[in-house]
Amino acid sequence: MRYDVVVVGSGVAGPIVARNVAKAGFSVLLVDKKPAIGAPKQCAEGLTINAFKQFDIPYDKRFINREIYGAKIYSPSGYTAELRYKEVSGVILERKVFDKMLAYYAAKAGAEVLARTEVVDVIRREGKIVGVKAKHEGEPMEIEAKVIVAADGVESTIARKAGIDTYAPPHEFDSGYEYEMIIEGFDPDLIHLFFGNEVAPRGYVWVFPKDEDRANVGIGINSDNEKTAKYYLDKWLKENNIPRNKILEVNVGLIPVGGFVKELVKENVLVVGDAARQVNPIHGGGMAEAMKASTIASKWIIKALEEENLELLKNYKEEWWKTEGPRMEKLLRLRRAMEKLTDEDLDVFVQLVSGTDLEKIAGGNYIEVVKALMKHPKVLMSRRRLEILKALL
Ligand SMILES: Cc1cc2nc3c(=O)[nH]c(=O)nc-3n(C[C@H](O)[C@H](O)[C@H](O)COP(=O)(O)OP(=O)(O)OC[C@H]3O[C@@H](n4cnc5c(N)ncnc54)[C@H](O)[C@@H]3O)c2cc1C
Repeated sequence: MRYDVVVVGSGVAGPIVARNVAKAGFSVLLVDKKPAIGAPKQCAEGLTINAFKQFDIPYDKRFINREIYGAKIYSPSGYTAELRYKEVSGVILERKVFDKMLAYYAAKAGAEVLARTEVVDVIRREGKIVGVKAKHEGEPMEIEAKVIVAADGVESTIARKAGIDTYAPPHEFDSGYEYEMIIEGFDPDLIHLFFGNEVAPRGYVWVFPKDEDRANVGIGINSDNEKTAKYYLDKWLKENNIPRNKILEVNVGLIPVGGFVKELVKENVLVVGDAARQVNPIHGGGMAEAMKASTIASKWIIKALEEENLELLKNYKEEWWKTEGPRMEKLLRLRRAMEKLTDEDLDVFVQLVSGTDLEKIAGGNYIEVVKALMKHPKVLMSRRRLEILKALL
């Protein structure tokens, strides 16, 4: 089998690359090891509304569970800050359908798609990578391609096999644990985020409504914590008198929140999405970031194939680091600052920030918010809080 491009992994990043490259007229094979693309999900399924237009994805009710109008955050002592829009600001997807439909769009654009196909290694010939070795329904197969895209998620092996340094220590990952369950008493038009060092060390508990009374209820904590994410999630449910007896799904997964792969391209191999740890370090959302990276990667793959010059692939790395890198590095700095906050600090900051401030913080435009906070007496009185904020300017 020979293609212009082979894409390993059909989550969010992979099908976007496959669709874009196929649309430009090149031959693409998109493979995924799952027997059913999209299942099981490892996600809270929250996606900003802007993604549909930005990445040319149909707003198809088949994969939209619920439209969301904002967010509410809760401090350890129960102070809240709310951001509520008049218009839909995001959606809670059904990822099992969404991922499959993304693969379908790629197939409709001309890509070939093979589920239950696990890539196990790269093929090298005379020192060059010329394709990948895979197992399709247990049978070995060799796929030759001019360009190889590693879109194989957080546990990515393909980029490493190609010689790209993707290593990060366990501390740089959050451990995620989630129930899709029946839950009542939360405004189903908002996502709900609970912070606190006893609630979710380094992370937060989320309630992402999929229905009036059904939600993804999950947690992310530092993966090197001595206790498990499940321990903290069950504790939170118990403390909030939420019965744990109507659980429809259990999902587990790692979230790479501690920094990004530097070398995004090596010769003819590109790494995108979670495999490159391109995740928003503040909230751990990776779908929109995966789509951004895939869009940039596909642009340079198409140019490289059109001009028959694989050197152009390097521009994916240049462009991502130029356009997305600075924002992501800023968010990473903010994350590291947030890790130093005590429960008392969290109480103070949640009382002081508005919903609009929250939006700026999540997007990386936090300088004005930080400057305003630094003038507040509750911050001025604490040298530590001031130091934490000052380091962000
Ligand atoms: C608990 C949890 C909650 C989350 N909540 C959100 C959220 O609400 N919003 C958000 O934006 N992000 C969220 N994320 C992050 C989000 O899920 C990821 O950032 C996103 O899925 C990344 O897309 P991707 O295509 O890079 O990787 P993935 O979606 O992980 O896709 C990788 C694909 O590669 C396949 N694969 C792996 N290895 C091979 C191989 N060797 N051969 C063939 N196929 C292979 C896998 O089967 C998989 O389908 C969450 C993550 C977790 C763990």
